Amino acid sequence: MSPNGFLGRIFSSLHLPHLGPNFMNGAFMSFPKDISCEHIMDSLADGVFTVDLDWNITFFNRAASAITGVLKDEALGRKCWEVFRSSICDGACVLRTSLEAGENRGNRSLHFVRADGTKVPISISAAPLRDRRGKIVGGVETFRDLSALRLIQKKLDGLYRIEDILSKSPEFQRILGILPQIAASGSAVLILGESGTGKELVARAIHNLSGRSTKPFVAVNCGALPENLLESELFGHKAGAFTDAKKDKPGRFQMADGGTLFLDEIGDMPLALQVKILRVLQEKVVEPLGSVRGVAVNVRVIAATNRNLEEMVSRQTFRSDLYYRLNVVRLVLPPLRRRPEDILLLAQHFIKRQNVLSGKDIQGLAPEVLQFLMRHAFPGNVRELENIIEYAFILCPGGFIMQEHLPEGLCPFEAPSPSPTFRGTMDEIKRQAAAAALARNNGRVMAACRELMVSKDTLRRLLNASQAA
Ligand SMILES: Nc1ncnc2c1ncn2[C@@H]1O[C@H](COP(=O)(O)OP(=O)(O)OP(=O)(O)O)[C@@H](O)[C@H]1O
Repeated sequence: MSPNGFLGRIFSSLHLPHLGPNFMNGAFMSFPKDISCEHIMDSLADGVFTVDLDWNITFFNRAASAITGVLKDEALGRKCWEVFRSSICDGACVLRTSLEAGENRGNRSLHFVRADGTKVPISISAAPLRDRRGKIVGGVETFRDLSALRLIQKKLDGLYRIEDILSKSPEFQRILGILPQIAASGSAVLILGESGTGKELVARAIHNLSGRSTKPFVAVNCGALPENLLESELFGHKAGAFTDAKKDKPGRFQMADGGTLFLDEIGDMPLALQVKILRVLQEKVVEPLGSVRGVAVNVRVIAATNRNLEEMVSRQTFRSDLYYRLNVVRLVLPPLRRRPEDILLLAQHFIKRQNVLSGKDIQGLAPEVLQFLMRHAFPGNVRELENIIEYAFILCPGGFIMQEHLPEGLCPFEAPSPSPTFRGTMDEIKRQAAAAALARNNGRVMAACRELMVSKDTLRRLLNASQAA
């Protein structure tokens, strides 16, 4: 295909600042003949597609396929709204307004629905596509996947919603399924689970699903402060209550008024403070240190711990009355080693986020790294996986994360028995089946290939199928 042909005209319509000024200023025109424009289009990180004047898709690059989940051959010839199902297809279509005005339109943020049903936030730009005589013959749209950027934004803002909690495990899915009812109930919630299993994430999701979502979510780590500081942190103090109390300071209960107070590591709460917490929960009044007057508070408490509270109650290191007060709704989050189907899903999610943060373009895990991670015990659960990926990004220059990019000292454990219930699109189910076969075979690639009756290349492709998307 000549650079001056159809694809060349797409290039000249595109807004591609990241390719540098020289790209469009002649460098493109002196393009080596043996490099196809299609190849360049396919190397772009942004999705690019074109339509004719009847809105039939006439070009669809590789990134467009990866972002939408629709193969090029399936997209070509279809109406653009059938492929995109975006929030503005019914009305304010950016491509349509661009064609009607005969001008470029840029950087609108919206979302579209992927083939597998997930909503993807994107920013789009559109331009008319003209023939050599300048007549409009169609339109070109470029779009960028903003999901990783949004993830970072959410992490910074702590604005986690239920759809940000990723899991394919039936056990975790069941918990996610009942979160809306739990949120609506307003009851106290006790979240149990090992460190790093997502207890705070779930607490935030409950808050954001509840009628309290416009009010504060305040988190306190009860294990991080000595008793006297924790007391003043929770209940506040009046000026002069103790030597360093120079002025009045509201406690976390007051700061969370109308919203949710998340008491993390509640099992580490000293006994003397447990009784005070119980009083606040019963009377809905806090008494700041040094004050003789109580302050009314309306707070929903969500508590979490990785300790065995029942055992603590029987040893009398945790008050039974507080335990029963908190244990109205009880959620137990499974450790990562009991949900191996989540390892790849979460790893891809963290890789996506790190790619944005680091500016790198890491495509995924090498199959042997996935095998290794499938056999790792993950005592630190999801947080540990997150840290492993962050570490690997320091050493991995690009391409796939290899064994040598992993931190030292990770120990494999006995293979978990993977969940027999696979869910998702056909591609995902195939990937889960491939990952499960690897786990069953203790990471031995050839044994997994024999079991699945596929070649080594096919296994590699199956494992990486959704990493490319
Ligand atoms: N299912 C999940 N999907 C996406 N991210 C997750 C998931 N579970 C945990 N994470 C991420 O893992 C990290 C640890 O999660 P979180 O802090 O909620 O765990 P925790 O159980 O409260 O840990 P701790 O007991 O140590 O306080 C966070 O960065 C969180 O965003």
